[in-house]
Amino acid sequence: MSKVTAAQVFAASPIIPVMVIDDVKDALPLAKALADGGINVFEITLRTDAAIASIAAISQEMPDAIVGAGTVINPKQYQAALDAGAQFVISPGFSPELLEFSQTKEVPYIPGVATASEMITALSYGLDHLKFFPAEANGGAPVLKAVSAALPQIKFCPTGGVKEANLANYLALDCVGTVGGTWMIPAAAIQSQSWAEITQLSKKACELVASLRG
Ligand SMILES: O=C(O)C(=O)C[C@H](O)[C@H](O)COP(=O)(O)O
Repeated sequence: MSKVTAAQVFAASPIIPVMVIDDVKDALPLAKALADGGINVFEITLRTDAAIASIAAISQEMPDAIVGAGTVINPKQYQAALDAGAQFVISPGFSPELLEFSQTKEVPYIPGVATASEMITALSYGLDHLKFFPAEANGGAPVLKAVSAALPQIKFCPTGGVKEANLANYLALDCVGTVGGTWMIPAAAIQSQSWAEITQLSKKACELVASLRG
C-alpha cells in the first residue's frame, strides 16, 4: 500500500465505484471483479458494518489497488478507515471538524460539495479535488461547467445519478477528473455473487470512458 495524493486518486481511474459491502466475504471477490474489468480505485462506503473489515481485506490482498473509505461523516470513522489501511477518505459533504481533522492527516481527504460557497470553503483548506454530490440532483454537468468558469482550479468527482447515459456530459468537462457511481455494481449482482457480470459491466464502463475521452 503506497501513499497517494487526491490528484493521483483521480488520475488513477476515470471511474470510482461506490461499493456497498454488506458481508466481508464479498469484499475481495467484488474488488477483484472490478479490477478484472479495469477498475482499481475503490470507494468502500462506511454505510455498512462490514466496510472497515472490507477496506482492511482489500488493502492487504490487493496492494496495487487504491482503496478509499466513503461516506465518512466524522473523525472517528476517518481514523478507523486510516487504521484499516484506507489510502483516501471521501465524504458526501464535510463538516468543520472533518476539515480540521483532515489537516492533521497525510491521507488525502476529498469532501463532498454542492455549492460555490462549499467549494470556496474546501479551497480555503487547500482541498481542490472535490466530490460533487449528488451530481444529477444538483443540476449535473451544466452546473459544473458554470461553476468551474469561476473556480477553474477545482477538479471534481461527480457522484450520484451518474450512469452510462449521462457519462459523456461529465467527461466532456475539463473540471471533471473522475466520476463516481454504482451502475457497474448492481446490488443484486453482489447478492447473487455474479462476479463475472460485474467484470463485464466494469469493462463496458471503461470502454465507454476510453471512447469518450479518446
Ligand atoms: O454514500 C455516499 O457517500 C454516496 O456517494 C452515495 C451513493 O452511493 C452514490 O451517490 C452513488 O449513487 P448512484 O451511482 O446514483 O447509485
